[in-house]
Amino acid sequence: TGTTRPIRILQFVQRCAKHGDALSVISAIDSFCSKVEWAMNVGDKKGEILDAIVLETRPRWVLELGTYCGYSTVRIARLLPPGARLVTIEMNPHYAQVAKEVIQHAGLEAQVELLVGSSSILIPQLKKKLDIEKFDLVFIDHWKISYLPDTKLLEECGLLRAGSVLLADNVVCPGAPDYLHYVRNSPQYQSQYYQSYLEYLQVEDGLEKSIFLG
Ligand SMILES: O=C(NC/C=C/[C@H]1O[C@@H](n2cnc(C(F)(F)F)c2)[C@H](O)[C@@H]1O)c1cc([N+](=O)[O-])cc(O)c1O
Ligand SMILES: [Mg+2]
Repeated sequence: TGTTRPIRILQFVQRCAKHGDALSVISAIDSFCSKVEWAMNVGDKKGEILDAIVLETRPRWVLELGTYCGYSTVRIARLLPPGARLVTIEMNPHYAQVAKEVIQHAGLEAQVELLVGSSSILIPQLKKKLDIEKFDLVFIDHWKISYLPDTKLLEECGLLRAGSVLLADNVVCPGAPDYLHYVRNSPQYQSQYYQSYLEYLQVEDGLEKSIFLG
């Protein structure tokens, strides 16, 4: 019974990244996952697109579906204005524990609310649990078959407003065809594809940015 990949990523961060320095945590994970062990982080190339969209959106409330080791959590949280909050949902308790320690190493625990559980249960509880009105930005990077049902759940729970931005990872590889068809054909969304590459590989992938029109 050895360690797990997330544990090995965390150990590398704790050994090589400077405590309180989010950029060093991000580059440590990218270095480990490009040279030692691949892992499903959004990565450095798609990460630059994610950064640009966070900065242009200037969100007060962000939701992330799929924390995993906390790589994109740190990428997003480091760019938030004071007072803004990132709620991230992870259903695997082991991954959530690793992510908690990665986020702490980056010194960003004050900006992040990490919830452990399933989206179908947690999303309907968000308004009362966290006194949230609406999300300004949603980063979707969990199970690809859950992208569409969870987007519909966010609509039904009144957690999106006119102008809310959905940003979905992996719309090419592994792909989320039903989600892509929905946001590209629904009159309620203005959708745009950002071509890039699958993390740490020379394979096409991309992000889809979809603005909810209300
Ligand atoms: O499968 C991929 N990602 C799945 C990601 C899954 C992650 O999202 C969590 N989750 C599941 N439900 C919830 C919620 F929030 F609903 F509770 C959270 C899972 O526990 C896991 O940590 C993937 C695969 C590849 N690839 O190249 O194979 C590349 C990528 O970038 C990927 O994201
Ligand atoms: Mg992904």
